[in-house]
Parts: sequence; C-alpha cells; structure tokens
Amino acid sequence: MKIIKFGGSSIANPDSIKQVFSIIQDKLKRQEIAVIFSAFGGVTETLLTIAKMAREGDQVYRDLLQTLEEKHLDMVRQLIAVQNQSTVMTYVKVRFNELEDLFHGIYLIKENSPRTLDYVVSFGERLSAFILSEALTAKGVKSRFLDAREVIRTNDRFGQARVDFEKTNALIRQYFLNYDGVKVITGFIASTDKGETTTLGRSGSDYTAAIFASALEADDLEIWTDVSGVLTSDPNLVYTAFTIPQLSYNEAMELSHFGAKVIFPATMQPAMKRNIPIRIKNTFEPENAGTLINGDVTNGPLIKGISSMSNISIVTVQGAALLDGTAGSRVFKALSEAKVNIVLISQASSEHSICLAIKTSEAYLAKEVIEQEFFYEIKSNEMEEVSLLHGYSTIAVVGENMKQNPGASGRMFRALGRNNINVAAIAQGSSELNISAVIPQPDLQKALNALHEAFFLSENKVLHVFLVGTGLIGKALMRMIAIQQAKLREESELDIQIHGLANSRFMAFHEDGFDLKAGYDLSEKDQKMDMEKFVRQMEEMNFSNSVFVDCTASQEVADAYPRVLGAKVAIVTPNKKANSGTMEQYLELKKLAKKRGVKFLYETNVAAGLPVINTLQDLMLSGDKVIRIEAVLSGSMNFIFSELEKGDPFSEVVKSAKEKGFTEPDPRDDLSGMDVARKILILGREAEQRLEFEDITVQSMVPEDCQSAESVQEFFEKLKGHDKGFADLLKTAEAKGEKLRFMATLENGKAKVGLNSLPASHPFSNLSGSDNMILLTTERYLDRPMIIRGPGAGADVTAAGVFADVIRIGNYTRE
Ligand SMILES: NC(=O)C1=CN([C@@H]2O[C@H](COP(=O)(O)OP(=O)(O)OC[C@H]3O[C@@H](n4cnc5c(N)ncnc54)[C@H](OP(=O)(O)O)[C@@H]3O)[C@@H](O)[C@H]2O)C=CC1
Ligand SMILES: N[C@@H](CC=O)C(=O)O
Repeated sequence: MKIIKFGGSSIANPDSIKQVFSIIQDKLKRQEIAVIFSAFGGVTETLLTIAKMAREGDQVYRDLLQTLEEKHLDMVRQLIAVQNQSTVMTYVKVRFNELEDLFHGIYLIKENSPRTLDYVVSFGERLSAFILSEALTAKGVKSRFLDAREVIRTNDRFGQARVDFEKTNALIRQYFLNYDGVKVITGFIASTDKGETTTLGRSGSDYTAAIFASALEADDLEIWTDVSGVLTSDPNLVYTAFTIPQLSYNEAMELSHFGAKVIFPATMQPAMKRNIPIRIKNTFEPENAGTLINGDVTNGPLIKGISSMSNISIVTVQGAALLDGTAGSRVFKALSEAKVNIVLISQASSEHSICLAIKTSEAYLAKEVIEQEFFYEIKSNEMEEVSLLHGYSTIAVVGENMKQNPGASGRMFRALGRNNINVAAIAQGSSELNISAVIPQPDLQKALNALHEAFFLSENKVLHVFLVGTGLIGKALMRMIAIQQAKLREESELDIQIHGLANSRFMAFHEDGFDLKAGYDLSEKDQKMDMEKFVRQMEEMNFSNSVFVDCTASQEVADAYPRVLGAKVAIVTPNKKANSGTMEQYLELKKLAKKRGVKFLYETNVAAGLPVINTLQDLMLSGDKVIRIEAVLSGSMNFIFSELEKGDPFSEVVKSAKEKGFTEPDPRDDLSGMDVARKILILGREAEQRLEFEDITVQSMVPEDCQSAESVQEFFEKLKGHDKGFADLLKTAEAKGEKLRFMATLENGKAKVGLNSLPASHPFSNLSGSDNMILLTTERYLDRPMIIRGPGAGADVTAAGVFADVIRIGNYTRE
C-alpha cells in the first residue's frame, strides 16, 4: 500500500488536477494506493476570510462565498462530463447551503470560536476530496470518498487537536477491510468522540497522510507539492540550491526546525515511528526524484542542507542569580508556559548568562515572562533586566555525517569570517546533527551563499564582480569573461558574474548578474554614476566572494579602496593611482587588505599582463634583495620611439599609439613620463624600498604648449608643431648608430625616468611595438639579471592580466 498526498497548490486548477490524475493512474498500475487531498489552492484562506468578515458584520462576505461556490461548481464542470455531474453538483450545492447558514449564524452572533472555525474550514477538504473522488470515478478509476472525520479520533483541542492513535488506527484498518476501491480521503480534518469536527494544525494534510500510512503499515508515503523535494537551501536566497536526494528523519526534522518549509516535523512522527519512507515530489516535475526521507543515517555528504529563519531577536538573561542551579530551568519553564518557542540557546561557560534566539514576534512576551519569574532577583540586583536585540537571523547547517567527520564547524565559521559576517551566538546540539548560529539579518543571503559554496563544492564557486570603468580594458575584460564563462564553470567550477557596472557617467546593477553574451551598454536609462552610491549598493547587495574591479585611471575611484576593502570586498585593478600615492597610503592599503582577509591584486599596474609584480613579490618572499631595476615600462613610448624610426611624423605615431590602445586615456600621461614614474615607483615599493615620488627624476617629452592644451584633441593639434623637433632628435641618435628608448632605472633608493640614446647592442635597442623589458639585478641574479620581456600595453594583454587576477581571487577564496 502506498499513501499519496496532494497539497492545495497541486490541485489549484483543472490543468494541475489533470496532472494529478495522471500521476494517480500511473501509480495504480503498480500498486494499491490511497489518496489524501488538501482543499483546492487558496480555499482554506478564503473560508477563514469569509468567517472573519461575517463576524465583523461585513456583508460583502456573501459575495465572496458566492464566488467560492462558483469556483467549486466550475471545477465540477471542467472535470466531469455533464451526464455524470448531477450527484456531485448536488453535493456541492448542499455544502454551500450549509455554509451559508453557518456564516449567517456567525454574522448574527458575532462569534468565531476555534470550534466554529474548525467546522468552517472542514468544508474545504470535504468539497475537494468529494469532487476529485467523483472525477476519478468518472475517469474509470474505482474510487471511494472517505471523510476522515469518520476514522480519525482526536481530543477537543480545536485548531490543533491531538490524535487518539489507538482508536484511529482501529477505525482506519476496519474501514479499509470493509471497503474496496481507491480511497480518496480528506486531509486536515478529524472529529472527537462526540462527533465534533476538529483540525490537525499546521500541515494537517501531511499529518493525515502519515496517520494513514502508519495505521495501514504502508510501504511508503508520497507527499506531492509544488517544489522538487527539500532543497539544500532556500532557493529564493541561494540560486544554486538543489534538491537533496536523501535525508534521515532527524535531518529532515532539524532542517524544518530551523526554517526549511517543505515538511513540518510533527507530521512525520507517525510514519517515522514505523520507519515508513517519505518521498517529497513535485507535481509539476514528476520525473524529478525529489527527496527521500527515511531511517538511513549513513548516506551522503558531510552536511545535507542549510536552513535559516529571519526576524529573530536575541534575548539575554544575565546575572549572578543564574549561578543557582535551578535558574536555567525556571527560564525555560516560564517560556514554555507562555508558549514561547526557543529557536536556539547558548550559555556562557561561566553560567552567568543565557542567550536565547527567539522569534521577534515573541521576544517581548519572553522578556515579560522571564522578568516576572525573576521579579525578586531583578529587584535585588542579583539579575539584570532581560535585554533584547533585534534584527537577526539564524542559520543552521544540518547533517548526520558531522558526527563522524571533524571539521564542519571550522569550515562553517571560516566561510562566515572570510565574508565579514559577525556571529552573535552559536549552538551545537550534543547529537552533532546541526551547528547553528545567529547572524545579522542583512547578512543572511551572503551567509547562506558562502556556506552553500563552502559545503557543496560540487557546485560552482560564484565570484560576484563589480566593474568600474567600461572603456578599452573594461570592455575587453567583459568580452573575455563572456567567452570563458562556460569553460570556467565546467573545468574550474568557477562562476564569474558581473553584478555592477559603471563608467564616469552611469551605473547599473543586476541582482542575478548581467548577461555578458548579450553585452551591456551603460546609457541614460541607467542611474547617474555616484562613486559613494556605487560602493553602498555593492555593500547592500552583500554577496559572498565579491570583487571590485577598477578599470579606470581615476583617483576618485582609487580613493574608494579603503572602504571597499573595509567591506571585505577584494580589489583587482590595472589603475596605478592607489599604489603610486604616498608610501604611507600604499602601506595602509596593504595592511587593510591583510587585516580584512581579502586580496588586493594589481599585476597589471606594471607591464600589463607580464608577470612582473608577482615575480618581484616571490623574490622578496624567498629572501632575495633587489639591487637594480632597469626597464622599458611604457608600451606606448616604446611603440612611439620604435615606430618613429620608420619615418612617420611624431604626432601621427602618438595618435596611432592611442588608437591601438597603448596610451593612457590622456596620452600626455605617457609622454610626460608620469605613467612610467608611477610604474617604477610601484616596482621599487614591491622591492621593499621606501620610495616617494620626490625620489624620482622625470624627464617629460610633452612640449610646454601641448601641456596646457585643454583637450586631447587640442593636444594632438599642437603636437603637430613639434614633429620636426622629434625627427631631429631621432636623426642625432641614428647618426651615432644609436636608438631612442624611454627608460626607467632604480638604484640606491633613487629612480630616473627619461629618454635615452642607447647603443645598438643594448638589450633595449631591439625592442619593437608595445614591448616592455624589465632587467632585475638582485643578490641572486647578480651577474646576469633576470629578464622579463613582452608586450606591455594593449587591450587584450591587459584585460587578460586583470582576468587572471580575478580568477586568482576565485582560487584564494576556495578552501
Ligand atoms: N591600455 C593599456 O594598455 C593599459 C592600461 N592600464 C590601465 O587601465 C586603466 C583603464 O585604461 P583604459 O581602459 O585604456 O581607459 P579608457 O579611457 O578606455 O577607459 C576608462 C574608463 O574609466 C571610466 N572612468 C573614468 N573616470 C571614472 C570615474 N571617476 N568613475 C567611474 N568611471 C570612470 C571611463 O568612463 P567614461 O567612459 O564615462 O569616460 C571609462 O569607462 C588605466 O588605469 C590604465 O592605466 C594598465 C595597463 C595597460
Ligand atoms: N599607457 C601604458 C599602458 C598602461 O600601463 C603604456 O603605454 O605602457
């Protein structure tokens, strides 16, 4: 025997009911079944609303009742052929006549006791189960309607009646012996010995199904709903949540206790006692295996799911009075008598304080009853007044396998800490079935995602990127991510999503990540760019593993780094402004990144994608010492002076360098030597030298009148007037058989940046295009310096370097 239960969402309309019938017919081919139905979707709530309106004297209740009757009659019309409708139409009309009398009574006497309400809502299941039983019969399925009030006996605690299992089991078994056919049974309702209608409380129809499964010793119980089983976390908050294939009864109860919604623990008890497997399935996705809940505790991963509950308050009871051994039990007794549910308890080892997580809606009552209980102790200052803190959520990781395997709590708190989530209270049951924590509610989504990633590694790690600067490098980066996204997901389990985009004019955000394949152009339709707002929005989105990518050359954006790092968001940038400020600022940023446990990566600050900074950092970490750096560090300057050799005018060659994407947004930053000065400054600092800008001598190549040009356009115009001067410079060098190269050198704490005329044999002389070359003379590379050479500017090589840093962050944030 198999017991199958369908909830209201599964039978909300004729189409879904047809789907339900096909599931039933399919099951019937294999096995004897009994079916439990809830009321049609939304009917219980409507009946309660009508009862409330009638009690309040609002005559509009009659219209609602009529609409409800019409809804049921319509179901009959749509599910049953005309010639078979008369019995069921009569049944529906008689029930609605009864309801009319009932509500009129409520309207007159203005009373809605739990007893009355139980009777009112019983009509929902009686109508749905009867109509569906008749519809099944009309389809050729031999079915028999059973009003569960005939067989489930309870006490008279209306609204949440307790079942008398001895009587109920006997009645159910007798009924099933007396009658054949598929029993179509009302969920949720029962009756007392005196024949009064009662209901079974929250998730009552699931409970009905478990009661029948237990009484009949069914092989299994299937609960059909509108989600595919129990998910690893709330799918509204964790988009990568997936169905848990199997849970032990205890795991399912624990997940539900901490907020998972699919099954209510009490409803499982009768099935659990007889070890009857329960399967949660989705009516709208019947091929999905859903979740199996059974007695198997050995199966599966370290943890099975992460559940959460919001609107939690922390109630702290504190004082010397608690040292008395009975105080704890007095706290719990006071709360239990007031029917306050404790979600989590944590007690200080001094036993001087107890911290309770309680739903905010019950927190004031909790405070009141505890303070009443300890009235004299509070008066005599042996105990403090109970304190309340609001705005928290609880999260719990649940799994039987935590018992055998150490490390779950370490992994949990590492993931929370790494994402800057403060834990206000912690509890772990001695059964080691769950570890739960109280965290600030605004951090809930971030916490769930961080834990989901930490525990379900088979799923992808998601990096949440916020990109400022959508010019040459920013755009190339977006293109690269779009192309590589699928490969990274498959091969590196890394999912890179861009959630924020900005240029100097506009900004836009996307909760689920922009569709990079489709591209995104910022425009008037978006928000006006405001750096402060951009960072605030990023903080509010509060994703785990967030990365701020700065692809601008802006000082204003660089000034936001301390706040970004402070929010535990990693930074990747080709922008040199932050690292070429004062030495103090440079050190502060590094310190802050370290303190907040996030990465600040800027490999592309020098020589685009060439591995210069990482190499220097490795040399320093391994104990080497830099003696001298000689380098060509400007792709555009190398391009300009090597192209000049071909005979083109200087201004044309500079323009071409800009068009090829080698120059800074303003090419004067290159020609002035400032860009190279910044780079050598950064290299010196990475080589652990205390360098300031004043320690660098810079030779500018920008003619004076060009420097004052108001726009880049005007600059190019003016530059034309200097073509001859630069041609002469080249001629002089060529006459000596030399080459012009723009170089930087650093030695003995001083740096020099400028144009040099080099002999043809010099290693820099044969550099062409946007090539950079860095010669590192160190204690270990003394006789022959280490050489790093390659293209040092351009959209693709730079964006690739930025991309590599972003991927590196993904790998760092993995365990
Ligand atoms: N080009 C190269 O080969 C290399 C470049 N770099 C560095 O990469 C960075 C980007 O260069 P590139 O892409 O060529 O420059 P672009 O001029 O092409 O793009 C700069 C982007 O930054 C935006 N921007 C400027 N100021 C702000 C601000 N205050 N707030 C928000 N956005 C702003 C611009 O917005 P808008 O579109 O509105 O103007 C634009 O989208 C620079 O720091 C450069 O030094 C590093 C290595 C090599
Ligand atoms: N403008 C720079 C590129 C970025 O650093 C160069 O020409 O090398």
